[in-house]
Amino acid sequence: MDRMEDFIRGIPKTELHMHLEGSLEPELLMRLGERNKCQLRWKTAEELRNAYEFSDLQSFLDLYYEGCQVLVEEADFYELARAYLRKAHAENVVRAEVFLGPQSFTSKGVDIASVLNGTLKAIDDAEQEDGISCGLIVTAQRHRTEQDALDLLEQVRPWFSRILGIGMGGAEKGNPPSKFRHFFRACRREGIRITAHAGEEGPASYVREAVELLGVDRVDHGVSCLDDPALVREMADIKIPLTVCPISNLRLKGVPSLEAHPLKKLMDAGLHVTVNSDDPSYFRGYVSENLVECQRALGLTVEEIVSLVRNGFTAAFISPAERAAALARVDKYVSEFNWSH
Ligand SMILES: Nc1ncnc2[nH]cnc12
Ligand SMILES: [Zn+2]
Repeated sequence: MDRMEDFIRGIPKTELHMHLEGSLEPELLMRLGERNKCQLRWKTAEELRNAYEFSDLQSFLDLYYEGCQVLVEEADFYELARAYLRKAHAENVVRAEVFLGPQSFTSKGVDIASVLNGTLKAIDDAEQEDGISCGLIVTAQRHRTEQDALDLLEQVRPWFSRILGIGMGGAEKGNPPSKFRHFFRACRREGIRITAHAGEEGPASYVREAVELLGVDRVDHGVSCLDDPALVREMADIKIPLTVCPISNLRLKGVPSLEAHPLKKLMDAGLHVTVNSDDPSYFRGYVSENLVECQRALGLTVEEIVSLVRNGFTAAFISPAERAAALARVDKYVSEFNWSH
């Protein structure tokens, strides 16, 4: 490991765009599949890992939803979230805001209480045992109807006090943010923070809808906004954060190489950019790998890395006191890091 990699792995950081289902490592998937007597297409974890080759978002989502079938009992959701938070703690993520989409499970008869209680218990235990701070963002699936999303909102109502926000993921093309305007208005009325995936495979107009029509607090991905310079200026002015996931974009063929990734263009346009992992197991990269590989491919400076990391804390849904403490921790780390070893 070179010193830059040490620096990136060690810096206190956030993860603001990570689907818990996408952190399901093949070994755990196979073990849960056996425990729940699921009929799986793969015999070994290695065989499954070899299937992680994608041509676009949909080809990934097909496999990702197939993997979700092994998550059935409360204990399964607990294990999934606890395993992720152990990994995150080991790479010095001190604040994680993680997505989970209950409709993948409830549509197959899994009880919403099992999904949420298992996940929330893991979040509590991780905070107690490792000191990692974590919040849960419940996501609606955009290939389903707006009424399905509204039903989800009612289902999770008993957990409102434990839910950090509501988001939206899934197949983007043909499912614009405007399809869910009543849903997001309902979330807002409840005082819930909102995010939406937009501009991953979809056009800049979807990012505009997420920002102007839904009024999201953060845009997940958002990279296609670069096709609309007026929108970029507006987003820079209002300092709306983007949770960019470079290795995800590479694996889903949004970019031909990390060298061609628009991360620096987004930063240079004055946007509030953060770097995240999306589905770290399927894309073979947690947040540190995303930062390390972007640093190498794009020649990011130490100052640029620190700026991305600081942006994560500024964009996080945390109190001003927590933010100030986290940023002070980052600054201390940066000033004390020994580059010569
Ligand atoms: N990259 C992604 N885009 C949209 N929905 C997702 N759900 C999990 N990963 C996703
Ligand atoms: Zn995502």
